[in-house]
Amino acid sequence: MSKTLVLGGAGYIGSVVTRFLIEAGHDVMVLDDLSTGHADALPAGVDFTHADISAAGELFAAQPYGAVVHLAAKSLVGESVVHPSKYWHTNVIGTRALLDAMTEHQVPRLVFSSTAAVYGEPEQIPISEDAPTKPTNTYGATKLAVDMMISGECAATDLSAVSLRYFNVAGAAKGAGERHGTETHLIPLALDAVAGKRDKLTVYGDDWPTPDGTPLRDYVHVADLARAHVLAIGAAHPGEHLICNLGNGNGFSVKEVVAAVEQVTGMKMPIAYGPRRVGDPARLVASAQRASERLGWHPELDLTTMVADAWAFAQSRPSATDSGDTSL
Ligand SMILES: NC(=O)c1ccc[n+]([C@@H]2O[C@H](COP(=O)([O-])OP(=O)(O)OC[C@H]3O[C@@H](n4cnc5c(N)ncnc54)[C@H](O)[C@@H]3O)[C@@H](O)[C@H]2O)c1
Ligand SMILES: O=c1ccn([C@@H]2O[C@H](COP(=O)(O)OP(=O)(O)O[C@H]3O[C@H](CO)[C@@H](O)[C@H](O)[C@H]3O)[C@@H](O)[C@H]2O)c(=O)[nH]1
Repeated sequence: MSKTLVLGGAGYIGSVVTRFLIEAGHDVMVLDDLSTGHADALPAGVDFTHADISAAGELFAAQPYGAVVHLAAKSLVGESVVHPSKYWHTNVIGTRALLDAMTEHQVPRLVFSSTAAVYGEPEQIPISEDAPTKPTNTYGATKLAVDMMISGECAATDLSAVSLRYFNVAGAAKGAGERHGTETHLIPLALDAVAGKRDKLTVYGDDWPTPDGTPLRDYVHVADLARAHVLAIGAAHPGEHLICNLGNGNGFSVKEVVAAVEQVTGMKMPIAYGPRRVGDPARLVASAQRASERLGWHPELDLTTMVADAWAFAQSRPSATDSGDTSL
């Protein structure tokens, strides 16, 4: 049986995806440099290589691989604006080396973690995969560049590739959850604030052109997302690059997320209102129609479940986040 390589499998989403792949019967090898991931997030007993993505070719030379699930990336929007070189090197040059190694060793299938950040400020809601791609930061630009590289590779070879454009991923599943060293995401920061592990949650602006003045995002449960990866392996024809948005199709404002956190925890959130965060769009809501048609994927878990699962995971740890900079 050929193996499935999960790049970035020690990270938040990768550690959940790895568990779902193993349960679906895949023989998984995880490769991760642990730059933002955690060795103890890996499921017990999984094969693990501690290395940079550029080392994937050595694994392909050693035994046959049927698929690669590529989640390894630098993914902090603010940091990408301050340190663009790190993002182009890891996300684009690293993935170029991976694609070359896959072609050399004839690895036939790829699933890639793309992002809603490739769309920038959308002209229309919900956002379909055919919407204009105008990223507003280096992170989104590097992910779009990789999507374009993958399209070229599929056209030139028989590679079957699926790019999954995640919207806002949240929640925890199968004992794995969000533990970013530098945490910028709303739900874990809100959970730490409500639990008194941070003094407050700063809401980045309440003067947005939205119903309650705070930005709308499409939150998707990490378990629903992980299921999509299992479905995506083999969903594209040889030579096809299939691109699918993954979201619930519903927008929730920051204030609505705060209300959900207060409802789930039964505690009052200490809040301060700050200025808008640079590069934040007002609304990001997915059309996931293509994922439904091509992957047979339908998200099942709602915002309350995401918050409740993230809360249960956070309570199992000393802190949902560290005390690092949240504005990156
Ligand atoms: N979290 C979200 O809401 C979200 C939304 C859209 C897209 N994404 C994408 O999903 C993927 C996973 O995100 P996450 O939130 O789990 O992040 P994460 O930082 O927790 O996971 C990324 C993993 O990749 C590893 N890694 C990074 N650079 C590497 C390298 N050069 N070689 C080997 N391993 C490397 C890290 O150690 C980490 O384990 C990323 O590609 C990200 O861009 C995330
Ligand atoms: O302390 C905080 C943190 C966030 N927010 C707001 O909460 C919303 C969600 O922010 P966050 O959780 O940081 O996610 P996004 O900035 O929407 O970005 C995530 O979702 C995108 C897709 O929608 C992905 O491309 C990115 O990789 C991923 O980080 C935004 O309106 C932020 O302004 C606050 O008000 N205060």
